[in-house]
Amino acid sequence: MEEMPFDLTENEELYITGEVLAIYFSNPSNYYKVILVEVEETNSNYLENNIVITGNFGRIQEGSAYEFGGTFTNHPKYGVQFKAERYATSQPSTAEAVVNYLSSDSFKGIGTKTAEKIVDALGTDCIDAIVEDTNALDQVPGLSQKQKNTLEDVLTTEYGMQKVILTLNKLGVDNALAFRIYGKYEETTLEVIQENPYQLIQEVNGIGFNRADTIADHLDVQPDADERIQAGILYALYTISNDSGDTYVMKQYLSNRATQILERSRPFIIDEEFIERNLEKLIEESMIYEDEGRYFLSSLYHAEWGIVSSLERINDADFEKVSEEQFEENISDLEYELGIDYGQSQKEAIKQALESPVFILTGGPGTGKTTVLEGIVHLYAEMNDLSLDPHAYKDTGFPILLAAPTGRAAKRMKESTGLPSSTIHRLLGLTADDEDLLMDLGHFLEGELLIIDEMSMVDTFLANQLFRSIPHGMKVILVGDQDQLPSVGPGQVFRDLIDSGQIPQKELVEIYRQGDDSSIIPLSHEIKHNRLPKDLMKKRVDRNFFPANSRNAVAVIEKIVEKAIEKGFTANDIQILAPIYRGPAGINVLNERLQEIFNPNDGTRKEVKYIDTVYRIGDKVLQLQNDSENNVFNGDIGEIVGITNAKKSELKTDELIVDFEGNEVTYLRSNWNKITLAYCCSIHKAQGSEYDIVILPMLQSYGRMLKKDILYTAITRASKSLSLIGEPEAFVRSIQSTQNLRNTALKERLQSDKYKFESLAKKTTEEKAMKNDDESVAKTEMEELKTYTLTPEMIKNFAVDPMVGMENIKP
Ligand SMILES: Nc1ncnc2c1ncn2[C@@H]1O[C@H](COP(=O)(O)OP(=O)(O)OP(=O)(O)O)[C@@H](O)[C@H]1O
Repeated sequence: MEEMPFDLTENEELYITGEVLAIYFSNPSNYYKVILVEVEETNSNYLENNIVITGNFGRIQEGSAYEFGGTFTNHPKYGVQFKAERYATSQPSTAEAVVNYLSSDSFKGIGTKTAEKIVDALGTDCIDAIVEDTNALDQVPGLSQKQKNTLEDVLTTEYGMQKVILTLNKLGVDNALAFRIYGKYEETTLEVIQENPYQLIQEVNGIGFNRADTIADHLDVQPDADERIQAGILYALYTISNDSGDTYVMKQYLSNRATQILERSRPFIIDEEFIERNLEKLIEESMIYEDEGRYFLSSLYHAEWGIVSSLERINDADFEKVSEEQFEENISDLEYELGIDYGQSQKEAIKQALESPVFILTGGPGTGKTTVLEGIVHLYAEMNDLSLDPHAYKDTGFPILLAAPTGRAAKRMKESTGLPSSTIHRLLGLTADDEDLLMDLGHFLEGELLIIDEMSMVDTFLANQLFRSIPHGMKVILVGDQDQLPSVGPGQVFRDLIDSGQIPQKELVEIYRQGDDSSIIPLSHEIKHNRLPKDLMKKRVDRNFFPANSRNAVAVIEKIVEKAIEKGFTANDIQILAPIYRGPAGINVLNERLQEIFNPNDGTRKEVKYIDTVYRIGDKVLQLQNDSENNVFNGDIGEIVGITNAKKSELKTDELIVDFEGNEVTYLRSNWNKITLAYCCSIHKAQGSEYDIVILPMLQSYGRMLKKDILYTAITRASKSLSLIGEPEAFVRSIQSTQNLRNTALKERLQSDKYKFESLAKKTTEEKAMKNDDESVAKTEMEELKTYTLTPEMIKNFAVDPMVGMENIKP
């Protein structure tokens, strides 16, 4: 181990000055560089001639001299290095040196004579004067515009950036963040910050209210300044909407949260009257909308109304009524072709869909949504003389558009219908960065029939973007399961569309998937109706229950997985799902432990560390964001197939290569936050996907995540086998949970007089009666289950064979 150079006088900053001999590595996205410097002077006891210095630097030139302030580090591989926190260019100080510098190769078109003129006119401090104000060059006689431009460009890039970074440092911003801010605003950075530092919250990733407020504090923005109070209110509204999914917030709640945010950031009591007054101002400036005591972010307010007006446009089209006889004839032919008999509800759904501009098809798993869609597509094609062969459309696009919110859901749609399908983002041409924006894409989709699956996952922003892209005359079918979790982003669009009663819709309730002893679908329907079957804890052909608590759940899961691997199953067949990340049986711990079982470190595979996670060749990973450019989407699962160390990478940064079913995507280290290990993934992230084998722990310690919609969504992800792990009480608690409906105004907007739809939606009284009946049954059975206890014998049985339920599945 090399000895670390140390500082002789405590508290004194260590510095090194010297000429840059080489730039080993430079990352353009965050200005991080690794450079070799010839040491000229230092206050440390470092004795070598050269040193490697790392840090975020603007334009560094080989051959130029700089001063670096920072600390020494001992890199395990590369030995002693200097980590610079700050740096400054050693500016030439004598008139001669300045002339030499300005007439150097860096300044094309400036010779010694011109350089001398500049020094004569502006003095030896001319560089500072020009960086401060480029108009200073006007005082130099006889400079051409071109020469002025060269001087301005080179000097501001070379010194301007340093000045900005130094100023940001003084405002309490560390280097990494300072470079991110500079990357956004470049030379206008200081102006922007002077004008309103709170602007950074919305515009620069990674800046929340507290950081912006620290900058503002350094700039002497008073704690009761209007701009500060307004930023606090907007931040409160934004965070509440994003965390809760509500599209509006009531005044008192908003006011309390804003006060809390403002008072926590700086010790200053915020008078309620300040909040009141500034809230009014934000409303006047249309940053916030008020409607009957409810407060909306302007983006959400416009998005909800946008959905309503788009739907009105779409709904204003006429589709011919299909005569009863004609329909019966067509459907009989189709039934013959497909070899099935459509049920009465299914037929009604198909007919209504053909006659309505917008139609909602909903139902739990196995109720025939895909089968009904097939009917709609076939009959629509027949009635409109369209070929269903995509190859028949050479010059025009395929007129039937299929899309879903996630890549995996889109893929399943393609597999089940045999027709091309894509993610909604791809269909609309949205990139990840556009997601939050309320932008006008300026073009309509081309096609005749649009089908969106997994509609429950679509949030208010995306729904608005989607609907505004649908032209008048295009038929729209929205398909989903309203009992699943609502979207991750704000709103509950699918539920609101259904509950408004303004859009033609059909709920399929009869379960058609049958013929074997499958019990997963019946279980999900029981849960949907707030019931647990009495055989919840019994072995079934396709499911099993293993009692466990927070302390031993992970061990039970490990055992099941080990057995499954022995039988030849792989990580691709098995998905562990859990509702929370932290805690002894949370996703993080499960991933760490399961990685050691599925993909252990056997010494042959390359691995890298990222924060607390080790990534290894062969690891199963999950994509966390939409990335249209690389064609990977939130929820996609891939495998790590390559790890390139910075030294060998062209961009001189560590790289991971992930294979998403044939699509290989490279992630630079700075993008590793876009993926995570996926042996266990969150139930929210699993929405829109199905897996052969699902292992689901449900524990009392999951606390407020024990919700019916979470349990229901998890269970409906399993297509062949389901292993339930945990405490029966946790299951009871989940189905007893009250559903927190989100606060949204969409339903009411849809029902408002201004936008009255001609409602075709009529739920049969029969369906309603069935629901009421279900609810009373639910109560008695729940009481029974609450008294249902485990006998020692039952527990022994469970422990026998963890592979029960997997017998019929082949790897
Ligand atoms: N009328 C019917 N007669 C016979 N079988 C049917 C009928 N309707 C659907 N099925 C069958 O029931 C099963 C489930 O149907 P389908 O896949 O359409 O349901 P789904 O609601 O899309 O299910 P999931 O949401 O689970 O994908 C399929 O095997 C399908 O062939």
